[in-house]
Amino acid sequence: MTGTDMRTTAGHRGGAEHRRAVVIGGGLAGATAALKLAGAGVATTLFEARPRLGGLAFSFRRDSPAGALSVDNGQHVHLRCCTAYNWFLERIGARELAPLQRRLDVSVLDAAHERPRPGRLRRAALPVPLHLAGSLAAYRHLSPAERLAACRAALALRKLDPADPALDGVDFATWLHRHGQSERAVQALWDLVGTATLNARARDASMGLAAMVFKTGLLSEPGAADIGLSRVPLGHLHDTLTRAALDAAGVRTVTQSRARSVTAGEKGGWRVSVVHGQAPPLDHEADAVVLAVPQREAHDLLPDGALADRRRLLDIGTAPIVNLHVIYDRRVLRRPFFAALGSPLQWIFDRTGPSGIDSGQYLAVSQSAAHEEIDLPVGVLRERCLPELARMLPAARGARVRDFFVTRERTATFDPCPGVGRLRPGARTRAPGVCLAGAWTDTGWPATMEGAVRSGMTAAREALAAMGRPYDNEAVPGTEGRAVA
Ligand SMILES: Cc1cc2nc3c(=O)[nH]c(=O)nc-3n(C[C@H](O)[C@H](O)[C@H](O)COP(=O)(O)OP(=O)(O)OC[C@H]3O[C@@H](n4cnc5c(N)ncnc54)[C@H](O)[C@@H]3O)c2cc1C
Repeated sequence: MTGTDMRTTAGHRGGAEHRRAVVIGGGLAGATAALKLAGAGVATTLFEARPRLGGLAFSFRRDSPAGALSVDNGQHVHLRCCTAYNWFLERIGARELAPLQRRLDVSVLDAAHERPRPGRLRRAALPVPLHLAGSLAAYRHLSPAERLAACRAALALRKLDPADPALDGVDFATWLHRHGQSERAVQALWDLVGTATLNARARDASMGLAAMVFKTGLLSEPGAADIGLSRVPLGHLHDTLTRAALDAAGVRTVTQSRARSVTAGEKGGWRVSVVHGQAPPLDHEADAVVLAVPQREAHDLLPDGALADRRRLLDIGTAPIVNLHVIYDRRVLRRPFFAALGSPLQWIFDRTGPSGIDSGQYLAVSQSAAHEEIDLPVGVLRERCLPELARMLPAARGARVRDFFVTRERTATFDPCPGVGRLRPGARTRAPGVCLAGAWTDTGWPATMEGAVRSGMTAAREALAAMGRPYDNEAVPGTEGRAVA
C-alpha cells in the first residue's frame, strides 16, 4: 500500500488457522465487527474511506469567534437499555466519559404560552409500569383525561411484539389515535420522545419501530430510559479511543481507503479492491468480508447474487437531522438539556463542557425529522432559533450571541417509515462469508448507535460461523440479532 496520505496502524497478530477478514466501513458497526473478529483470533483489516473513524457520529474543530471549538455533528444520546452501545463504551474504555443519568429526568417546556410552562418526565424507583405512573399523572402538558388515556395506550403497547410484520405496515399515529390518543397527546408525549429516537413524527413512523422504542425504552425495566450523554467530543470516543482499542486488539486500521468492489477470489474467499488516495487500487484477499457501509454503498459493493434482489436496498430511504449551534457570552441554561413543546425547536443541549470553550455557554439545538429545515439558509434558521431561545430562556434575552452555525446531516438515519422493516436485510447474505452490518440492517432497532453496534456483533458472528470459528461470546443481553439469509 503506497497511498501518500493513508494512515495505517498496528499489524496483524495472526489467527491460529490464519483466517483473514476485511471490514469495510469504520463507523460503529464496522468498528464493532472488527473488534469481535480480532477477538476471535481472525487477522482483521478495517478500511475506512474517510480520514477518521466514527462514521455518522463524529466531531470536528471549528475556529469560532468564541475560540477553538470541538463540535459534534449531532447530539448523540444513548439510554441505559442500549446494552450493546454500553458494551462498546466499556470495550473502548469510555464508560465514564458518557455517563447515564441516575434516573430518567427530562424537563419539558411548553413554549406555546406567553410565559412558557415547565413540566417534567421522570421516573420513580418503582417497578414497571409504576415507575412512570406518578410522573405521567402529574404531567401538566396533558389534561387528566389525556394522562389516563396515555397510561392505557402504554399498557396496550407493552403487549405488542415489535417484530410482528403486521405492525411494520401501520404508522404510529394511526395506532395512537386508535388507542384514544388526542392530537395534543401525540405532540406533547409520544412525538416528544418518538421524533428524537425514530427520526420521524408518529404519522411517518413504522409502528413496529415505535413499539420497539417505547417498549424497550420505557416499559421493559425501570431504568431503561435513563439518558446518557458524552462528556467529551464524539470524535474522542468513536475515533481516538476506538482506534486505540482496534490497535490493541490487533486490527489493522487503514483510513482514507475506499473499497470499490468485492468479488470472488481465485483461491476461494473474497477479493476486496481498495483505493488509497491517488494510488492505483490494491486487492486484498479475505475469507470473510463485513460490509459496514450505508445501504447505497452496500448495494454497489455486494457481489452478484449475494441478495435475492439487492435493488431493494435502494428503496430504504434516508431522513435528515439538523443541528443549530449557538454560543452565548454568558450562561443562559442551567440544565444539561430540555425538550420544547409548542416551538419549532425540539431538544436543546448544553454542550459547553465537551466543546472546550472557557467562557460563555454553547447550546446545541437538535432538530430531528428535519425535512423542512435541511435546505434552509443559515440566516433563516438563525431568525427562527434565536427569538425562540430568548422566549424560553429569560437569561438569553440580554446575552450576546458570539457564534451561530448549522450542521446538516441529510442522510442521518434510514427512513423509519411504515414498510421499511421488510426492506432491511439481515447480516447473512447468499455469498458465504460476506456479511452486512450497519444501523440500517435488520436489527429491529431504529437507526441508532445501539443498532449499529448490534449489527456489527451479528455480522461478526455470521462471518465467524462462515469461517468455522467460534464467536467471542461476551454476554451482551439481547444482542442475538436476527440474521436473515
Ligand atoms: C446528526 C445525527 C444525530 C444522531 N443522533 C443519534 C442519537 O442521539 N442516538 C443514537 O443512538 N444515534 C443517533 N444517530 C444515529 C447514529 O449516529 C448512527 O445510527 C450510527 O452512527 C450509524 O453507524 P454505522 O456504523 O451503521 O454507519 P456509519 O456511521 O454511516 O458508518 C459507515 C462508514 O462506512 C464508510 N464508508 C462508506 N463507504 C465506504 C467504502 N466504499 N469504503 C470504505 N469505507 C466506506 C463511511 O465513511 C462511514 O464511516 C444520529 C445520527 C446523526 C447523523
